[in-house]
Amino acid sequence: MLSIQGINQFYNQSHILWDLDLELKEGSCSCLLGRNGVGKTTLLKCITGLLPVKSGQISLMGRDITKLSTENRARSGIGYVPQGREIFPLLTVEENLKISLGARPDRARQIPAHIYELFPVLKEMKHRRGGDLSGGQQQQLAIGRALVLDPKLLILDEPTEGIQPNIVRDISDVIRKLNTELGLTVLLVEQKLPFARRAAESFFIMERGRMVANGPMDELNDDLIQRYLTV
Ligand SMILES: Nc1ncnc2c1ncn2[C@@H]1O[C@H](COP(=O)(O)OP(=O)(O)OP(=O)(O)O)[C@@H](O)[C@H]1O
Repeated sequence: MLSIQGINQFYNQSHILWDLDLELKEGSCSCLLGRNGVGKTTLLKCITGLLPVKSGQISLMGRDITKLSTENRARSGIGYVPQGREIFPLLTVEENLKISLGARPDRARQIPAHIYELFPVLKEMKHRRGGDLSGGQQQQLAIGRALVLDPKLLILDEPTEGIQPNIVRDISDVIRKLNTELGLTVLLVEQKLPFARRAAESFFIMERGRMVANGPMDELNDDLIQRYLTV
């Protein structure tokens, strides 16, 4: 459903992504792994359109989206939960969710009910300010906000960063649920291996801007971990 072919990306003179390919099957749940600074966030931003690619092609459900704006990619079915969550601290939970409504093709005015069903805490706290929520609640808000646009592909950048260990499991459960029950295709970046193994069924590994390994999660062996992930 997502097909990336031969993309190259630069920050000024620095060549960050090198002839990178990635294929996501519809309904898959994959984790992108790699040490700090190898280009994982950059790749996610290229998929969402926040960063332009110098060359190569990105297709979503058979449609070339390489030149589409971020907003049009969101309308085409890409939901994005950025690193650090980027919720609006002074807006209420409800206002944070409503911000995305305007980009829905059907111009719906109400927050889809299934979002509050998935995250009851957001309903309970809908009049509270985003900044008053705990890290785990803010993460649920950030995921909920991405779901307002009814995405087909959900991209999450380090969803457990800064979240209490007892909430981390809830986040992986939600991701599994979105994948298995709502049928969303999921791509997440994650540093914590136990979380990656729980949340995702397949992996991709990057090293210095290149894709160097991928496969089902049970093939993520000690050799790969030692070579590409151990610091
Ligand atoms: N805005 C920027 N301008 C210039 N260089 C950047 C910029 N953002 C990132 N880089 C560089 O691009 C490279 C890839 O960064 P990126 O954030 O994509 O890596 P990452 O794998 O997501 O790392 P992390 O796990 O630390 O988030 C790094 O060398 C980083 O220093």
